Amino acid sequence: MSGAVIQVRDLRNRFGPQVVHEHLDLDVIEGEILGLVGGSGSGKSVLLRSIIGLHRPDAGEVRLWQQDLLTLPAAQRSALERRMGVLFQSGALFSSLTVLENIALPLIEHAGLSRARASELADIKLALAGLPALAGQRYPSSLSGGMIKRAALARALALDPQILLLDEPTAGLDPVSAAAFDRLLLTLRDALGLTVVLVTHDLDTLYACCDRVAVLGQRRVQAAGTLAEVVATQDPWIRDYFHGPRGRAAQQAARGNKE
Ligand SMILES: Nc1ncnc2c1ncn2[C@@H]1O[C@H](COP(=O)(O)OP(=O)(O)OP(=O)(O)O)[C@@H](O)[C@H]1O
Repeated sequence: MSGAVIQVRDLRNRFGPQVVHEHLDLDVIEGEILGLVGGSGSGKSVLLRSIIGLHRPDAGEVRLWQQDLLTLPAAQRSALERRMGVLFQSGALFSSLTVLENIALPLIEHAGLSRARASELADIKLALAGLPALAGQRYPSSLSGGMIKRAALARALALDPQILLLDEPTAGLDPVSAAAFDRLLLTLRDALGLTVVLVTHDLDTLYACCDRVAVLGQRRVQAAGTLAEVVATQDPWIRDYFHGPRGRAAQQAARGNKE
């Protein structure tokens, strides 16, 4: 697919006897927000980990900007990996560091900045993620769920990534905070020209944010395309997912927002 910044080809992942992915292909196009959906255990997180190089697949290719991540020498590989920012499911902030220190850490460790310069930049990332400056002085345990997600987003943006990978960013948020996070993501994508891969179970997020959707099932990507294309698929799981009561409600809410 032209304009693809991530190309996954013939991916195979297994844990012991359990085959999670087989012959899985996926393209992510520059500048898009791609929603990755699928039942629990269908392998969405393992796919994200394979893309960012945290999990070595058993077979297949992961190409980032046309380069095969798995065959690159270590230095080039880590340079590529640094062009991706990741927000893990749990937020994964260090509890013994303040929010600002959490954001500054990759700038000190990977970009070699001084502590003072890293703190200045971390302040900017904090603001980008929609957090007040005072939140930077707090420890993660004292933040609300929505603030933790934003702090983790600020850290994911620390090294100015071109690709952002988010694992269930709105899980556990109340609907108002989740909708605000969706809007923030759209704003950031437009302002920073990001490409975003978003694992989600949140149908509202899919309708609000995603340009395209890829559905994982039976070890591969079963359907990928615009929401309209995927929703029209005849596959029984996809039909149940998008045409069930929650799917219909999200569709109606999205229509209401656009009117
Ligand atoms: N490190 C691991 N060791 C063994 N099995 C694993 C490991 N990581 C993932 N799995 C298994 O791989 C399968 C896919 O897991 P994954 O977390 O990718 O699913 P998921 O689609 O993200 O699920 P959910 O929507 O519930 O988060 C699961 O059956 C899981 O138990």
